[in-house]
Amino acid sequence: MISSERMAAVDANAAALGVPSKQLMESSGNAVARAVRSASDPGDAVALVCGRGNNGGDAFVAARFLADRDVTVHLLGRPESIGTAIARENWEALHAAEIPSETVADSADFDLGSPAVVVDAVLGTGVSGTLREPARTAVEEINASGGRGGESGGDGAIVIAVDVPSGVDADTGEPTGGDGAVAVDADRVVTFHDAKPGLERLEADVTVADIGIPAAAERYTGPGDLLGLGRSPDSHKGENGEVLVVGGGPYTGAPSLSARAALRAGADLARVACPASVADEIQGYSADLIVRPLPGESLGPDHFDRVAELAADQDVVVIGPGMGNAEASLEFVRRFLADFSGRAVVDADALRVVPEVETDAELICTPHQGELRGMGGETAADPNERAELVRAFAAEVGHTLLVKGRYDVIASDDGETVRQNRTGNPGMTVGGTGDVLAGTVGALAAQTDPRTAQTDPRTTQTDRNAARTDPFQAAAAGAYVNGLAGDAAAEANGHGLVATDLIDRLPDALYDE
Ligand SMILES: NC(=O)C1=CN([C@@H]2O[C@H](COP(=O)(O)OP(=O)(O)OC[C@H]3O[C@@H](n4cnc5c(N)ncnc54)[C@H](O)[C@@H]3O)[C@@H](O)[C@H]2O)[C@@H](O)CC1
Ligand SMILES: [K+]
Repeated sequence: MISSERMAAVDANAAALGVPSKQLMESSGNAVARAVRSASDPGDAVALVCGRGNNGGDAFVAARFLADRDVTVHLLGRPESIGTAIARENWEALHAAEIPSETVADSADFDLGSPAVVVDAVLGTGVSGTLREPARTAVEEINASGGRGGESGGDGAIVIAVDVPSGVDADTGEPTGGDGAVAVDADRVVTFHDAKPGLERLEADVTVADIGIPAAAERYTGPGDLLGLGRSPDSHKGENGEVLVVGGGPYTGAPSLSARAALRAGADLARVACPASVADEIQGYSADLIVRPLPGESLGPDHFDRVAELAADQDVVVIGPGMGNAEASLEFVRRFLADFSGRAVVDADALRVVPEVETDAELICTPHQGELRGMGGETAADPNERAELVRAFAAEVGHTLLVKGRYDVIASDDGETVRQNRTGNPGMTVGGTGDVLAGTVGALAAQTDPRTAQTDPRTTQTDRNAARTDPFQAAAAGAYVNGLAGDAAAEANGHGLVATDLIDRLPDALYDE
């Protein structure tokens, strides 16, 4: 089962793996033609009703595979306004092949005739809102032509929908125009790659066609995992997230790297709460950070009130970098997490405390293999076996996990979703790259999800967490871009790369795909 959003991501990942959308469209069109053939006889009239997006494009391809049927392609709108290059190329190929086609400039002129099969390729997953003309009339004509919803009471044409009946939301099965709005009532649906939750709720007979998307496009992170992380062009300071790094004491580099990575990964503000003994040093590394000194030389339970107060207005807290493993510092982390209900990235020595603590917080834990074992998790040499162990352990602890390794493994807090990341290189075993990753994930998890940004004022912490990027997506995207930045750094510096090299390359990795 796959959502439309994930489908778009997998499509982009497939393209990055050398299987571009045009190739997938060829397979989709072929699958639609197979369904048409099984529903008709040679010589039968087949009407393909096509919109100007890729859903229509699938049907342009299908027409080429139906040489022994009496095919007519109806394009809704002008050919010049076909929206994508691959659909346009397939429209042109149709002409070159002399396949009969007509363009429907005015919906009033739309005449389907009385074909044996109608292919509904008006709209696929790209639909939003109430159907506009000429799509609306076309959908009504399709419904009137036959099928269960047809005026002829089922004796008319067989209606085969491409990917999803036009006007239906593939995620919910509801009309995109709202309750009772017009949408195609299909007899059959040929959907691609995987089942869609909304299609299960329809009466139509749904088949899933394998269109050759490699399994790796789902198993591994890719550029598709960055979709939906875009910053809104009209956002103002604070909207792209404020991150508080809590750490330092025995070490000064780690919290500084995390905080600077958070800024490069798009956070508007990065603060560091650290022992006063190292505050000047951490500030000295960078003018971009806001440093909040806490009395003493290492984190301890006395700092709880102050840190809880600082954390209250943050989008994400990154806790652990460079704090060391003194018992008092671990006790501080226990108290902090037990009380916290926001969102936190937990790294380094703070990780071992996680399995002991009952918390309402949403945690993203970023252990390496050794730290995972320290938390009570298991690991394995085989990447797929490791992925399975991490998935099960994430469900057990109830938090998102990002386990670092040659292949990173990311698992959702319910253990339902697991993904691997294979960007990165052996040069990244140098100290500090994990701190960069924690800061990067913190920044991505601090962003407001553009899809929920318009919701009502969010008053509770739970509402605020829900309005942000999904923690699993933030972790998967963070692992992917951290590895890309590391690969760019290795290109420049070979195995001599250092963690600060990654930080400067994060913006390119994130935004210049
Ligand atoms: N892996 C994939 O994602 C693949 C997708 N393919 C096909 O591509 C489809 C998605 O293509 P697109 O993203 O181009 O989108 P669609 O072809 O579904 O729709 C986009 C078009 O619909 C118009 N539109 C949107 N809402 C409308 C409304 N309410 N009334 C009237 N017009 C409206 C848009 O202006 C745009 O022209 C899938 O459903 C599938 O059929 C296949 O080609 C193969 C691979
Ligand atoms: K359709």
